Amino acid sequence: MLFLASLGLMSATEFLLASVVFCLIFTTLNSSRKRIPQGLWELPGPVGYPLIGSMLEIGKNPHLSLTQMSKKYGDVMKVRIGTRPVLVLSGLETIKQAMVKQGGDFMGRPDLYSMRHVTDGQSMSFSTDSGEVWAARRKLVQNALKNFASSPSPGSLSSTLLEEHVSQEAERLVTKLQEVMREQQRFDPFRYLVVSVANVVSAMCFGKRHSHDDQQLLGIVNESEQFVEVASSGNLVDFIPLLRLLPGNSMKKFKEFNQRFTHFLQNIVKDHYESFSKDNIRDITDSLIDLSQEKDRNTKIQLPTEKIVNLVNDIFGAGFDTVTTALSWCLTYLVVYPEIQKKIQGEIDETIGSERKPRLSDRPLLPYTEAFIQEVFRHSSFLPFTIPHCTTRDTILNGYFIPKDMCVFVNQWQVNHDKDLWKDPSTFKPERFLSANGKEIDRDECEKVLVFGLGKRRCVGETIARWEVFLFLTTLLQELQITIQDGVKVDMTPRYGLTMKLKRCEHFQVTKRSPTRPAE
Ligand code: HEM
Repeated sequence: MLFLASLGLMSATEFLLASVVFCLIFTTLNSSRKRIPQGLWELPGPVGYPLIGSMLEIGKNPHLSLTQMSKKYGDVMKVRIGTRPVLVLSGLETIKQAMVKQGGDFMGRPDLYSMRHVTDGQSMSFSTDSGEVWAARRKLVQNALKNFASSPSPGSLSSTLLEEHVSQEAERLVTKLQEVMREQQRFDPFRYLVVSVANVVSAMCFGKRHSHDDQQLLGIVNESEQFVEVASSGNLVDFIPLLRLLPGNSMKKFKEFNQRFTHFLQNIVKDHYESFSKDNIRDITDSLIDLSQEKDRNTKIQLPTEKIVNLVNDIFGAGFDTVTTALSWCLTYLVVYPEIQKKIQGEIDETIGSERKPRLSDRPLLPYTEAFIQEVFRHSSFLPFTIPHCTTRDTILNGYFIPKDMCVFVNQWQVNHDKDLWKDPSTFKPERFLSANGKEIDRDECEKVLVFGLGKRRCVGETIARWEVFLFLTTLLQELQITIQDGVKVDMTPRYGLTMKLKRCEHFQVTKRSPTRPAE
């Protein structure tokens, strides 16, 4: 301001007035700060600028800048974004302490502008509710996933319903990619993976699948970037209200995406209501409708109908984008490291051969493949932060006082690249997850990877997600060689978001492979 005044861009009166406003804002902010109880420390962190806080230092890649800042300020740090203080947690032990041992204190979700638009503010995963209603809804989601994914698949060779759905979709994907190769000689993997993965979750939720050319489904699932960019930790629109007024911001697309997504699912739910029969529960939507109609449900808490039925939005939404992103990263690492692809294929050929399809029960027999998937999760850290949390009461962490309702970012990327936990964290090396003899998975090392969150809000779809990634990957690699067109360099720089994606690349290719002979 002094600079503007000295340039003559601001009169002395305007300068004085602006200074008074700044002082007033600072005094108000200071006086509204909670007193720190004796014996506890105040949270450390950068001071930041008035009104914008540390927005400039945080920049476009908060997972990287906040990791850097945590080296200076520690695992429990406070940064201001706009005028709002945010607690940033790093370090595996600190995060375990907060999310698991003090889980109740850190299980809330903050009231963020963007989150109010997800499922009209009714989302189980994103809304501010973390009390009895949230707990009852989370239980319903867990039961629904158990019944329609993990339960045995009657009349089929598959062990579970999920195995059956994924095996079928993966086979169709193999056929589709070969067809696309014949017609176009190259393809963008995200475009096809997203439909296959959405079909798996659609089979569980709605008992139906869609073709790879279904424009309505494509219009939704192919544009999930519009969701994950805005629903990320540190989106400035959530912290600086003025930015919501700027034309052309991604918030408009986000709102439209949410409306289209809700509308798409509402139509399917409406069809389900019309054909619903209590004696024939076809899928998750039917089972949720059934639960919502049970008057004498033997539960502690009665949930309104819409709070039960719209849980299908949480399941479908969480179920397609995350797994598609995971698989896209897997395919990209496979073309960047062809020798790793060869090793996985060797393991598949030796253990499964080519006469039968991969099954879930093969997982323990394919340790290198498992180690590869785990390394993709760690190295890409494509979910760099969990969904934002907030404190549910005043609490203490590592000797620091943390007030109630404080927004909390959990930096998973930092844990997965922490030099204290990993040797050469920036090197992509699946072997780090194998035992010394290379024949088993090292469970302790796997436990250190943070990608599904921890504690009370830990991902409810983790088992399903791990199954899906394993089965899709092994089915594709059993049958196909995946490469990138000659001369094309893959850009591995992710685009920051709730899930981080790679730039779309239309230069992937596949060829049908003949299995290698097992080593004598
Ligand atoms: C590789 C795939 C996946 C990853 C990396 C992943 C990761 C995560 C993470 C980090 C969270 C937030 C945890 C927190 O806030 O502390 C979460 C929440 C959630 N996930 Fe997943 N997820 C995946 C797949 C799935 C699938 C397949 C489903 C369901 C079919 C699912 C359902 C959910 C739900 C409902 C929540 C919200 C839980 C709550 O707020 O209580 N996820 N997931």
